[in-house]
Parts: sequence; structure tokens; C-alpha cells
Amino acid sequence: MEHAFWQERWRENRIAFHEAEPNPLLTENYDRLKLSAGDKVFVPLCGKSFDLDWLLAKGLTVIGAELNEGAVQEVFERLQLAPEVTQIGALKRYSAEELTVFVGDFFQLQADDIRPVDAVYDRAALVAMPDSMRADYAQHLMAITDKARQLLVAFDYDQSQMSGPPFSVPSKTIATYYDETFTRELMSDTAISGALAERCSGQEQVWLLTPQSAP
Ligand SMILES: C[S@@+](CC[C@H](N)C(=O)[O-])C[C@H]1O[C@@H](n2cnc3c(N)ncnc32)[C@H](O)[C@@H]1O
Repeated sequence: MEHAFWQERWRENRIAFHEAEPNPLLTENYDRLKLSAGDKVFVPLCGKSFDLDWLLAKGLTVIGAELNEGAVQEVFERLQLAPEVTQIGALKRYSAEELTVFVGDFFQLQADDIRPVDAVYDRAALVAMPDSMRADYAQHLMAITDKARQLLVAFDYDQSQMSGPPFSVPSKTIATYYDETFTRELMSDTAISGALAERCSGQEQVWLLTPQSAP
């Protein structure tokens, strides 16, 4: 989607994707990422998600990327962190203690900005990208994280039921982006619930992507 689409959603507070607490699919499947305190997790297109707070509470270093600066400021405020703000190329970098969030276009983020990454948590990021951008998103994500393992939350529904986002990204489509690089395991497969269930019916799926070269 165009940046203006998302900025308008934020301006008009049309952010049904934002949840009031950490996503249960993260908390229930987190252990499969095999992270320890001190490891670094990257959260692309992070919004102002409470998943960031939850990951920090696990003792992780958390790196986010988000277009909307107000959302990022809100995260630092609620965590009572006073960020140092620096300009890194086209991006603004907000950083305090173990949290860093890059404000701007995800596609401008470079591996050296975030390296090394131990894992990626993708909720409402791949599925926020339209078909025309999704392969580039997946490629860029793998490039800047050196193909780190991922916990990926995706939807599988009949796209004719509604226009995205979130878009339907079924198993066979995910395969085209990731199966050359990762072994892919289905962690959970449940009926779409919540506000989205009023717009479509289908499945919400959690995938664990492990690099094929991993031991
Ligand atoms: C569906 S929301 C999901 C937010 C968050 N992951 C969550 O679970 O609440 C997608 C987010 O991606 C951001 N976004 C969209 N395109 C982006 C881009 N090219 N670079 C950085 N952020 C982007 C939007 O501003 C929006 O906050």
C-alpha cells in the first residue's frame, strides 16, 4: 500500500489491527523461536503493538520499523522511555535502553542498521503488503536479517470476500517467498476471530520459519 494510505489510517484512528494487549499467537508460540534474554528480535511494520512491550519484558533487544512517527512516540511514552532520536539516511532512529524503532519506509532499512538479528516476529506485516509488493518485502526482510528465523502470522481466506489489508496469504503463496530458504512448520491454524471475522471467514495461521542451514 502507499504510505499515504497508512498515514491516513493513523490520522483517522482507523487502526482496527491494533490490539489492546500482546497477541496470544505470539505469547503461545514464542518458545519455538528459542530466544534467550539478550537476543535481538526484529518486528517489521510494528505499529504501536503491545507485542513490543512483551518482547522487551522477555529481556530481548527489540528493533522495530514503522512509518508512522506518532505511533512510535506513543510506544516510547507508554514505556516511559526517553528516546535518543537520530537521522540515519532516510530514516529516523528512536532508541532507548533495549528498544530501537526506525521511523520511515521499511524498504530503506539496511542490514547494517539492525544486524545481527536472531529472530523476526511478523504479525500484520507480510499480510499488510499488497500482492505487488509482497515478494519484494519478503526478499528485503530476509536480506536485512540475514535470513533469521521467523514467527509469521498470516491469513488464509477467499480474497473475493473483501479487499485487503489484511490480505490472504495462504500456504502456497508463502511457499513461493520462503520455502527456498526456510523449513516451514505450521504452529497453529484457527478460525479468524475478532473484528476481522465480521469482514471475512477463513483461517489465521502461525508459521515457524527455520533457516534450512540451521542445526
Ligand atoms: C496492519 S498494521 C500492523 C501493525 C503491527 N504489526 C500490529 O500488529 O499492530 C501495518 C503497519 O505497517 C506500517 N507500514 C506500512 N507500510 C510500511 C512501510 N513501507 N514501512 C514501514 N511501515 C509501514 C503501517 O503504518 C502500519 O502501522
